[in-house]
Amino acid sequence: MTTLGTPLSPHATKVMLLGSGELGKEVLIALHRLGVETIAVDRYEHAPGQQVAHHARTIVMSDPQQLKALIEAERPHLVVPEIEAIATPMLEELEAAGTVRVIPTARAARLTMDREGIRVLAAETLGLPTSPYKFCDSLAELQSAIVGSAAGDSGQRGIGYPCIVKPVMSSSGKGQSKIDGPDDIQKAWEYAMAGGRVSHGRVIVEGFIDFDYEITQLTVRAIGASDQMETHFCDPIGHVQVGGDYVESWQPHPMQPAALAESRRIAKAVTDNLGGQGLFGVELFVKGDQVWFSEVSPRPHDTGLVTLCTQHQSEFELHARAILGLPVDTSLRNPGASAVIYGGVDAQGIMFDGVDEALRVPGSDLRLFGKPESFAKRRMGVALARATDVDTARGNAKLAASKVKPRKA
Ligand SMILES: Nc1ncnc2c1ncn2[C@@H]1O[C@H](COP(=O)(O)OP(=O)(O)OP(=O)(O)O)[C@@H](O)[C@H]1O
Ligand SMILES: NCC(=O)N[C@@H]1O[C@H](COP(=O)([O-])[O-])[C@@H](O)[C@H]1O
Ligand SMILES: [Mg+2]
Repeated sequence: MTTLGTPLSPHATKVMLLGSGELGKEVLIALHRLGVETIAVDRYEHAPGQQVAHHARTIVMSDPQQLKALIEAERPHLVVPEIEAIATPMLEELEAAGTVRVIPTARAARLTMDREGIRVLAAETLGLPTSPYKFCDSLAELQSAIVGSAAGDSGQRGIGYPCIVKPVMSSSGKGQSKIDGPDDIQKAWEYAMAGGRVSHGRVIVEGFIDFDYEITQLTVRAIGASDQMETHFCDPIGHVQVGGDYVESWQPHPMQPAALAESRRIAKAVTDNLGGQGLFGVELFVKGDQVWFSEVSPRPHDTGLVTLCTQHQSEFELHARAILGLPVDTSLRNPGASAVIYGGVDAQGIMFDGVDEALRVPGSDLRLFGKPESFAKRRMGVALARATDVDTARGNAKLAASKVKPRKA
C-alpha cells in the first residue's frame, strides 16, 4: 500500500530532485499534484524546477561532500537524479547505509552517468547489439582506435570511418562530433575535451550506424496490483537530432512488428538489469529489422517531452507515479509532435515574441522553461502539437516553434 503525507507537515512525503531543468520541472509539477513535498537542487539559482518546488537548493552536485551534507540535512524519502553529472558513488554509499532510496537505484545512476559503464553493461555483460566502440584517454589513443595498429597477431582492427567521438561524461550532444577522415581527428578530440560536463579527458569512439531511423522506447518499471514489478512500454517516439541534440520528436513512430519486438526485448533486458522503479528512456537505432542499443536514461528523456501532448499520462507523470509505487497507464491518447525552441542569443532574462501566434497554430501548446540565462544553442522551450496524424503534428509543432522569437530584453 502506498500512503502519502501532507506537504510542509511533519509527515510529508519528501522527494529531492538532483537537477532541476525542463525535465525535472515537469516531474516536480506531477509530484505537486499528488501532494508531495519537493526539494529542487541544481548548480545555479532559479533553475526551471526550482521555480515550482517547495524548496530550492543550489550546490555542486558532483561534489560528494556537498551532496552528502544536503541529503543528510533534508532527509528526503526519495532522491531522484535528473542529470548525469552527480557524485553517484556517494549516492551508492548513502543508499547502502539506508539513509535514502535513490531512483531507480544508485547503481543505475552510476552506470549511466558515464558512457563506459552503460556501454560495457549492455554490450559485454548483456550481449546486446551496439555500435563497435573503444575508449581512449589521449589523442594518440584515439588515432590508433580509429585506424587500428599494424596487422599481425597483435594487430588491432580500427573502428574506421565514419565514426563518432563523445566525451564519456556529457549529454545533449555536448562535445560530440563525427569524424569522416584523418583530418577530423584532432578537431574532434579538442572539441570533446572542451565539451564534457566534468573534465575527464576520456572519450568513446563509436562506429557510425547508418540507421533508417532512431527511436526512444520509454519503459516504465512500476509495482503492480499484487505487489510484483511490472514493465510497461509507451508507443515508440521517433526523433531527429542535430549535432547530437534533439530538435524534433513525434509519437507514435510507425515500426515493423519484428523491429518493435526487438526494441522492447533490448529495453526490457537493460531496464531489468538496472532495476528499481521509475521511467527509462531507451535510445535505439533501427535499420530494417535490425536494432542497436545506443544508451539509456534512467529518468524522463528529452525526446519524451512530446508525451505532454500525446499520452493520458506524460512520461513525467509516469515517473512520479512509478517512483511512489502507484499504478501507471502508458497508453497513447492521440498522435503528436514536439519541436525545440533554442535561445538564439546569449543573454540574461530574454523575451519571447510571438507566443500568441504560436498558440494559434491548430492543436498547439508551449512550454517556456524559464531558464534565467539564454545561450544561442540552449534549449529554452518546446512547442507541442497534437493532431490526427504524425505528419500534421510534426508540421504544426515546427510551425509553432518558428513563431516564437527569443530576443534580448
Ligand atoms: N554510433 C552512432 N551512429 C550514428 N549516429 C549516432 C551514433 N552515436 C550517436 N549518434 C547520433 O547522435 C545522437 C546523440 O548521441 P547520444 O545520445 O550518444 O548523445 P548524448 O550527448 O547522450 O545525447 P542526449 O543526452 O540528448 O541523449 C544520437 O541520437 C544519434 O542521432
Ligand atoms: N539530454 C538531457 C536533457 O535534455 N536534460 C535536461 O536538460 C537540462 C539541462 O539543461 P541546460 O544544459 O540548458 O542547463 C537538465 O536539467 C534536464 O532537464
Ligand atoms: Mg542520447
